[in-house]
Amino acid sequence: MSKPLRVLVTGAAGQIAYSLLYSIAKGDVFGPDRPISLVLLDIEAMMGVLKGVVMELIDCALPLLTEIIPTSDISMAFKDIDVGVLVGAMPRREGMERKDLLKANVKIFKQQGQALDQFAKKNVKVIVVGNPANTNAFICKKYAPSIPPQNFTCLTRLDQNRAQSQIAARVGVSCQDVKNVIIWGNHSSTQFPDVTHATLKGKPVLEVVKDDNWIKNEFISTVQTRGAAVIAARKLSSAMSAAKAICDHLKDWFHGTPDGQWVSMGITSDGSYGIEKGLIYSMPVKIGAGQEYTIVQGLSIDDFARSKMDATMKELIEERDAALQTCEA
Ligand SMILES: NC(=O)C1=CN([C@@H]2O[C@H](COP(=O)(O)OP(=O)(O)OC[C@H]3O[C@@H](n4cnc5c(N)ncnc54)[C@H](O)[C@@H]3O)[C@@H](O)[C@H]2O)C=CC1
Ligand SMILES: O=C([O-])CC(=O)C(=O)O
Repeated sequence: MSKPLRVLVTGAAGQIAYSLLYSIAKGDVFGPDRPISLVLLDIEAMMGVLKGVVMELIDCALPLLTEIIPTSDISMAFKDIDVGVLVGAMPRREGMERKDLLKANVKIFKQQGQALDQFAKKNVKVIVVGNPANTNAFICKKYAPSIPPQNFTCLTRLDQNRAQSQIAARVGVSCQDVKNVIIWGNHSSTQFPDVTHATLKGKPVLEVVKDDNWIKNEFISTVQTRGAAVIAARKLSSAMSAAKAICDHLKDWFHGTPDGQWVSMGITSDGSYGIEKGLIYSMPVKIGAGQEYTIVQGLSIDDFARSKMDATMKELIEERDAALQTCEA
């Protein structure tokens, strides 16, 4: 057996974590041969609830779970971690946009960026989930200058999964038959779910669906507003599907993407596709066995796509500037 992977989950007493921790601890994400040392961070007031989560993890009797460390101490939580799953943050309620959470949440990610810089391994891999996820990841990266920018990502896989499932349902096939959907930009209602390069059982999705109007209107807006629709129905934001998407994101990052396929992650823009450098922008990436991802290059971008990609970039620039102002105040 290899050395345990030290995995931190923040917001560990919350909803998403409750759906997530079992999959991580069971070996579904990092592999059946990788022992896990699980560090669980939440705020002091949630330590009682977290105690119950720890009891349940123990009661799951999971052979790979070698250690569980519940804590509200940020320096202890980030010490020597290999992976940081940064979920802990306030969720939005009905009627809010995710960027309305910026003021409440961004300082958490400034503090956690500083903790990553000070205490984590320098090759730590970070996925930011707490909203607004792209901008929180940007701030986290900014305050952890000793860690390579490419190690900071944010979750847009839930949007990809939603898009894939909408296409599959429209045509009546399994979601695994739909490949290479792209989510461009912000995890917000300006994101651009793009099926121009996607395939369904090897054929272009656009040729199979044969309904440009549906793709450009209903499909895009359903994916863009799915989070809000779940909140309206459940009175709580997505948790089960978010946890599944976090697992998909991390599994692919650690084990690679299959040949000819790509996935979307919020990553630091290198200027590809005219996206401002340094923003955390969701893009299609291929991941090799060495856990390094590369942006898929050379995809054709028509005028419709360009305007959508620019609109979501503009929102990210505004969020970034507001976040910097809050953090520097
Ligand atoms: N990027 C994405 O695709 C998605 C993002 N989200 C976001 O994930 C976040 C968490 O959602 P839920 O688990 O449903 O919320 P929740 O309210 O059930 O749990 C959040 C937990 O974080 C804890 N927390 C707050 N501040 C903290 C801090 N400074 N350090 C550590 N823990 C802290 C809270 O005490 C709570 O236990 C929200 O911001 C939500 O909007 C939710 C779904 C999808
Ligand atoms: O919509 C929300 O606030 C939660 C979320 O990010 C999602 O479900 O995609």
